[in-house]
Amino acid sequence: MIACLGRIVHDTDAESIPDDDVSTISQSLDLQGTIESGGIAGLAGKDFGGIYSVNPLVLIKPSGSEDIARVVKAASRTSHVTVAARGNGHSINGQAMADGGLVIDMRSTEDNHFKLLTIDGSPYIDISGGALWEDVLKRCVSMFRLAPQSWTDYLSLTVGGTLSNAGVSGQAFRYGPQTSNVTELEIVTGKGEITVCSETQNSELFFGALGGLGQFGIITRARVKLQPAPDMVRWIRLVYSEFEEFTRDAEFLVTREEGESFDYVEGFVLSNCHDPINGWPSVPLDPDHEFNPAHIPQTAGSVLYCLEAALHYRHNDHPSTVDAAVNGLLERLEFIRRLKFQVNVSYIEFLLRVKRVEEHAKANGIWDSPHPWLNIFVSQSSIVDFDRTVFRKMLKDGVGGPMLIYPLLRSKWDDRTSVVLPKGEIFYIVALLRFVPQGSSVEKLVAQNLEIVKRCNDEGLDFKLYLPNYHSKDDWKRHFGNEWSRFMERKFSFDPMAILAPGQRIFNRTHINLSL
Ligand SMILES: Cc1cc2nc3c(=O)[nH]c(=O)nc-3n(C[C@H](O)[C@H](O)[C@H](O)COP(=O)(O)OP(=O)(O)OC[C@H]3O[C@@H](n4cnc5c(N)ncnc54)[C@H](O)[C@@H]3O)c2cc1C
Repeated sequence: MIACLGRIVHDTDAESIPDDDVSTISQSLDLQGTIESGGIAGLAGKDFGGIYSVNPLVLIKPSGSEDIARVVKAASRTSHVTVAARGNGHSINGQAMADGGLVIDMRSTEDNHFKLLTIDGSPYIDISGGALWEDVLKRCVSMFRLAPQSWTDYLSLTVGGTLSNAGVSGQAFRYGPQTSNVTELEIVTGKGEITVCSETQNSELFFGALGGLGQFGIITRARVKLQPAPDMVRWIRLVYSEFEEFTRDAEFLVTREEGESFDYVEGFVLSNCHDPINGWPSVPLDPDHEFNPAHIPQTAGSVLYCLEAALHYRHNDHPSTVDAAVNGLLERLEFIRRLKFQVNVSYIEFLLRVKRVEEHAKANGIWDSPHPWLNIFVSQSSIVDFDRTVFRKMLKDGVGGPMLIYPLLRSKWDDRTSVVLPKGEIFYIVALLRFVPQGSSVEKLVAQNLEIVKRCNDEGLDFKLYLPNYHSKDDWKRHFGNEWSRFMERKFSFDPMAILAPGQRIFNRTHINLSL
C-alpha cells in the first residue's frame, strides 16, 4: 500500500535530474521568480508525514499569479508533466508532491496580498494563498485589532493549503470551517487561466476549490471575514470518565446561541494512566497544576475524556465578570468536579498554543519523525460505536500524541463546496495525531490506521475521511459518493488535462477519462 505513490523515505533516494531538462524548462517558462533543481528533493519531495518521498523535476518559486499561470500552461503543452502547489508541505501522505513534476513553492508569494477592506460595513482581509495563518493572525491583530473567525489548531499552515481541505478548529461549531469564512478567491486554473471567483462570480470554481484538494486550481488570493480580536482567553480543561456525559456536554455547548456558550470547544481522549504523553499528565494547562488520579471514579474505564473550552474577553472586563460567565456555563456540565484546570492567556498565545508544542517536539527531536496521522469525520449516530471499538479497545494506550474528538455542526458548512461529510446535523472530528518515536515502526502504525478505517466500514459506521488519502479510484468514488459526478465535472471544466495536485492520486495525468 505504502509503495503506491513513491518510496518510503530514505535520504539516499534523491536522484540527480538531467540539467538539460531543467534548462529547457527554465527558458520556456521565462519567469520573474526562480527555478531550482539540485538538492530540492529534501524539501519538495517530502512532507510532514515523513512516510513518502518522490523526486520532483524542479522547484519553482513564483513571483505571483502570472508566473504560476505560465508554469501550468507550460505543463499543459507536455503529455505528462504535472504541477503541485506546495503550501507548507504539512500534508501526511504526499498530497503536495509531484513525482517528476513541477512543484510550486507557494510560500514565495506570501507577501503578495495583504489588504483590509470594508464590505457592507464588515471587515475583510485579502491575503495570499501562500501566507501562513500565523502571520495573518499577527499582522491582523497588531495592525487592525481584527482577526479571522475560524482557525486551525496549528497555524504554520498556508491559507491555500487549509482552504483546499476545510480548515477546522474549536471555533468551527460557531463559524463553520475556514472554507465557510471566505467570500472571494483568485485562482490559477488547470488551464492556466487567472480567475477571480465568489458565490456570484464563477461560482462553480469558487465552491469547487474550497475543500477541492487542489484539483481545480491554485489559490493565489483569498478574501477572509474578520472580527474584532479579543485581548484574552480563559482556557479550560474538564475531565470526564463517561463518554456519554462528555458528548452530551460538548453537544450542549456547540448547539447554544452565540453569547450563551464558550467561543471555542474541542476535546480529546487520554489513557487512564500516568503515561506522560498519553495519560493524565497531558491534561493540566500549567506545570504548577497537579492532576490527582484519586479523583477519578472507580467505575472509569481504560480511557478518560477531556473537554477543552475557551472564553474570549477584554482587558477591561473585570475578573469577576469572566468568572461569572465561565461558572454559569460550568455549573451545567457533568465533568469530574475536582478535575478542572484553567488558565488565562493572551488571545495570540492561545491561538499559537501548538507552536509551543512544535518548539518542544523540535527540542526533543520528535517533530521531524514520521507522522502517520488519521483524521475522520464520524456522524453523531456512530460516535458511541467508534468510542467503544477504537478508543476503548484499539487505542486504549494512546497514539503517542493527541487523540482529538469534538462535535461540529453540518449547518455551518456549505454543501456547495467539495468537502464531503457524514450524515446528520452533528458529527465529530476525530484526529489521531501520532508521533513516532525513533526506532518505532511506521508501517505498523499505518497498518493500524487502515485497520481502524476497515473496522469503521465493517461495523457500518457513518464516516468520511478528513484530509482523505486513497489509492484506488473505487475508494475515491466511495469517498465522494453522490458528489463524485460533480467533482468529475469540475475537474473536466477547470483542469481537463489533470495537471494539478497529482499527489492526491485522484486523477491520472495521462489517463483522465469519464470512466475514472
Ligand atoms: C501540525 C499540524 C497541525 C494541523 N492542524 C490542523 C487543524 O487543526 N485543522 C485542520 O483542518 N487541519 C490541520 N492540519 C492539516 C492541514 O490543514 C493540512 O496539512 C493542509 O494540507 C495544510 O497544510 P499546508 O499549507 O502545508 O498544505 P500542503 O500540505 O503543502 O498542501 C496540501 C494540499 O493542498 C494543495 N495546495 C497547497 N497550496 C495550495 C494553493 N494555494 N491552492 C490550491 N491547492 C494548494 C497541495 O497541492 C496539496 O494537495 C494540521 C497539520 C499539521 C501538520
